Formats: sequence, C-alpha cells, structure tokens
Amino acid sequence: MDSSEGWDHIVVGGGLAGCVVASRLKEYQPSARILVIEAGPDVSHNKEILQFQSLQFLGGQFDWAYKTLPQKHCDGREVDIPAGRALGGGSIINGCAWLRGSRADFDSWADLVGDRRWSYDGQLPYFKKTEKWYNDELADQHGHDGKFDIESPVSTNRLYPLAGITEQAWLSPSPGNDMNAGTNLGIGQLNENRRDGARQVAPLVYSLEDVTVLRDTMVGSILLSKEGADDEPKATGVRLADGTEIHGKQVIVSAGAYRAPQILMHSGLGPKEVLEKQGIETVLDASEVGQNFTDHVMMRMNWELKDPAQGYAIDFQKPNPLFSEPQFAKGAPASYVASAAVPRDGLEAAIAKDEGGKADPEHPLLKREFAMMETMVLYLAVPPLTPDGLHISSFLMAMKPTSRGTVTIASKDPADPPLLDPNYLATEVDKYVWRHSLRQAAKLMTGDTTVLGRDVVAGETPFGGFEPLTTDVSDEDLDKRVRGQGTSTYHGAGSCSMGSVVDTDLRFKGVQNLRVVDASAIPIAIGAHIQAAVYALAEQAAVIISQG
Ligand SMILES: Cc1cc2nc3c(=O)[nH]c(=O)nc-3n(C[C@H](O)[C@H](O)[C@H](O)COP(=O)(O)OP(=O)(O)OC[C@H]3O[C@@H](n4cnc5c(N)ncnc54)[C@H](O)[C@@H]3O)c2cc1C
Repeated sequence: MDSSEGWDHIVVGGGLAGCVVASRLKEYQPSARILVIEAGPDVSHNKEILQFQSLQFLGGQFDWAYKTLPQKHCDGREVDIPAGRALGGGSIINGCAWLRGSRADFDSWADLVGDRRWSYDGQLPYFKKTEKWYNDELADQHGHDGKFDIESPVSTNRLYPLAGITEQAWLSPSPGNDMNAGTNLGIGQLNENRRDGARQVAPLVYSLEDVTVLRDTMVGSILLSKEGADDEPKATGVRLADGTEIHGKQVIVSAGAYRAPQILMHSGLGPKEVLEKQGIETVLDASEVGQNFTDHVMMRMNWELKDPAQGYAIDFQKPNPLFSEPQFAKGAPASYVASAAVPRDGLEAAIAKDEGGKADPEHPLLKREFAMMETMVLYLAVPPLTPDGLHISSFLMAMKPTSRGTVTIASKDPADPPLLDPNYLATEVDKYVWRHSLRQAAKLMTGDTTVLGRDVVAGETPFGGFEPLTTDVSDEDLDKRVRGQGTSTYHGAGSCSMGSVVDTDLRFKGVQNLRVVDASAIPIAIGAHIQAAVYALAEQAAVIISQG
C-alpha cells in the first residue's frame, strides 16, 4: 500500500509506547490500517544491541543526545539527556531496569485526573500484560504469560559476594521487598526486562508484522482542518519534514516527552506566545503543552574498598574468576535496588517553604508515603574511573521531584532539537530530599552501623574537585555537591500531561482525532524508573483507543 493513502491510525514515533500501541491496535482491530512513522532506523535485529549489557550506545547514532538549557539551580550546567532514536525508542538503548513504582504513585495520578483507570488497581491488569514474571510469589501482582521475560540476579544465579552485606545496610524498612508489587519502600532484587541476559526491544516483543512502518522518516507536524469558524480542529494526517502529506483518520503522537510537544507546537497547538515568536499560526492556544516537564536527578559516587583482595568489585584488567562465569553477563552488576522515604517533619518544612504557610496534610506528597530516593550499589567503579577492582559505586536517584520545567521550541524546523528545561533542583523539597539522602548514603557506606561502612568501604573517591562524602558534611556542601554533579536519569515525562493537555482517554483536548500516548502524558513523577509505567500506559491506551 502506498504510505500516503488513508490510514485508520497514524502513530508518530515508533518508540517504546508507539510500538505497543501499534501492535495492540492491530491485534484488537485486525482490519485496521496502521502506519508507524519513526525518525530513526530499524536496528532491532542488531546483535550488539540485543546482547548489550550497559549503556555503551549513549551519544552514538541511536541517541538523540539532547542537552538541557543551562540549569539555573545547577550552576548553569547544560545536562546531557540521551533518548532512543530508532524503532523501539528508549528500549534500544535503555538500562532495562524494571521497576513499576508504587500504589501511591498511581493512586495519586488517578486522584489528579479523577479517573480510577489510572490508579494502581486500574493499571494492574496492564502491568500484568507486560510481564512474564520469574516466580510464583505474590502471584496476584504479576503477569506470567505477558510480553517481557523479567529476570533478577537470583533468577539468573548471579550471586554477588557483596549481596548479603549490601542488603544488611538497608534492612529497614522492608527487606526482601518485591519492588514490582505495589510498594517500593525497602530493598529488593534489581529486576530487568531481559531474556537470558539479552535486551528485549519493543518492536520485537510487540510484533509489528502486520503494521506498516516508515523508518528514517521524520514527522514535521500534524495536518489539521477546521471547517466552520466554531468547529473544533480535526487531525487529518501528518506532514513529514520533507513536506510529504500522509492522510489518516486518527493521529497518535508517541514521539516521547521531548519531541511530542515540539510536533504539537509545530502544528499550531501550543502556548500562543511561543508559537507567535516562531511565526507559527496558532490553531489552538494550548498553554499547557510543554509544561509540567519532569525528570529524575541522579548522582553517582565511587567508593574505595578496604580490601580489594576480597574480590568484591569487577576489574577489567585482572578479571576475577567469579565475575568471568557466564551468568554474570546476564544483567547489571548489582543485586538490589533500595528506595526510602524522608522524614515527614523535614518534608513538611520544605513544602511550607516552597508554598508558604503551613504544609497542607492533603498535599500530594503528604497524603501518602512515597519512595523519594532510590539507591543502587554497583559492584564496579563508574566514570570517571574505569572498573579497577578497587572500587564499588552507588547511584542515587531522586524519584519524586516537585520541580517542574518546560519543553519548548527554538524554531519552526523539525530537525532542530527542542529546548529542554527540566528546571532541576528548583524547590526546597528537592534540595531537602538530596541533603537527607546523601547523609544517609554517607552513613550506610562509611558509618559504623553497617558492615558495609565498618568493614568494607574505606571512603569515597570523589571527582570534580569535591571533598569525600562524610556523615558530618554541612547542608551547604551537600547543596553544592548535587548542584555541581546531579545528572539526568533519562526519565523525561509530563510535557503533554493527562488532565491538562490530554483527557483520560489520551485525546488531545480541543482537537478531534488526535491523541498523545507516551511518557509525556504521565502527569506525575513516577517514583521509579519509568519504562514499566510507560508500557502499562500504552497497553491501557490501546484498549481505550480500540473502543473508539
Ligand atoms: C539511556 C537511557 C537509559 C534508560 N534506562 C531505563 C531503565 O533502565 N529503566 C527504565 O524504566 N527506563 C529507562 N529509561 C527510560 C525509558 O527508556 C523511557 O522512559 C521510554 O523510552 C519512554 O518511552 P516513550 O515511548 O515515551 O518515548 P521513546 O521511547 O523515546 O520513543 C519516542 C520515539 O519517537 C521517535 N520520534 C521522535 N520525534 C519524531 C518525529 N518528529 N518523527 C518521527 N519519529 C519521532 C523517536 O526516535 C523515538 O523512537 C532510559 C532511557 C534512556 C534514554
């Protein structure tokens, strides 16, 4: 079929969500004509990608390699934000961490949009559709015949020598937690969506066999028609960056949190003042497009071992026989992920400072208890060091930021990158969470209350001219550290939020036949890595769309 013919559904962006929506719509509506248009290539059979164990493709040809605008609260730094540029989107280059987030996250999403389909219980059937879980524990929480094989260090027999000692450091509040069963407060196995260690990419797991895919093809804008003066605009197709028009009954934008707002703005759907500045005719003054943009801030730290001869850390120069066993190539060199809340009084004080007056107990962050900071300990040194057998490392990720930023445009040219301003660390809440959590990290890694701190770790090996992290560090030094070293966790979301830009059926408000289905529609900060939530969102969206 000529791709310019009338399609039932045109999916813009064949990323993680786009593949799910296209594949499921074809399954639910077998006679529907579905077109996916993806800016990047199809590399889903590339063996390097499938077998790949880390994030080596960052900055390469399958990465849009964005940079933020200078971050006001991060010493003016421009922070790198990678994003997948290929059929499969983020699933081609991401870290494969599989963490659902908590009941509290999804219930607050449902409260915000006033629709229980987006609560934890509302999303649970869709989480299950995505999973082929590896054991029968908490069976009511897991899918066993869903799309992705999920693996853990234990299910793949990766028994790291430091596992018990790292777990001991986080025994409170909830050891042995299943981080994908409704609560993520505590410590549990680091699960990954891998099959026997291999990456599983969205376009292979969600078959696109009977869907037409245009790859290496950039969409510039959405075609909109408006017949009478009072009529709502209607999406009638898309215009490619080279000017070609493709017509269809419905357009589903799945270009991700960075590009979805850009495509909408290039179509005349966005804040009027932004459109006017770029000489774009306003079809609908949609002031919320590109607002509410959020990302998780991450910090990485290397910790020197007291006795490297114990063989706790991977050494690229002198491989330890244990880590050379084949099972250790089946996942990230980590056993656990630990997530913690912060003290309520500190949180209340920070909220009061941000919002003025006394914190309202109904404030979304106080109404439920959330995992505010996630920690992973990796059994190897991370940049600027190379794995040297002398260091382990930890990654801290602040999962419930209250800072919100914007995605906007610099020009009318779809080839130009969007302007990304996540506005990291703008709020007192975010600063407080980091201060508290970095002190906790110092206590766990260097204090005498844990075996890790007492017997295993000698101290931090900082980089960038900072002093090693200790338990008696000042607030000022902690603020300086995170300002200077916080990076993206690559979890951009919220820039076409449900409730403001799209309704709870993912329809763009004020335009017919147009939907947005990707991370940009998530209206809150999910308290975990977000791919599982994006897959579940897309699964539920496909059901909703197929029902008309
Ligand atoms: C390096 C990295 C590591 C990550 N690690 C993890 C992890 O371990 N665990 C986790 O849960 N999450 C992780 N994530 C996040 C996760 O991959 C993303 O949240 C997810 O991919 C978002 O899905 P999406 O469908 O919204 O967007 P994407 O997957 O980014 O898909 C958008 C697609 O649209 C295409 N596109 C954009 N503009 C156009 C256009 N104009 N025309 C045509 N096509 C277009 C893009 O090329 C892309 O393929 C990581 C992300 C990155 C980048």
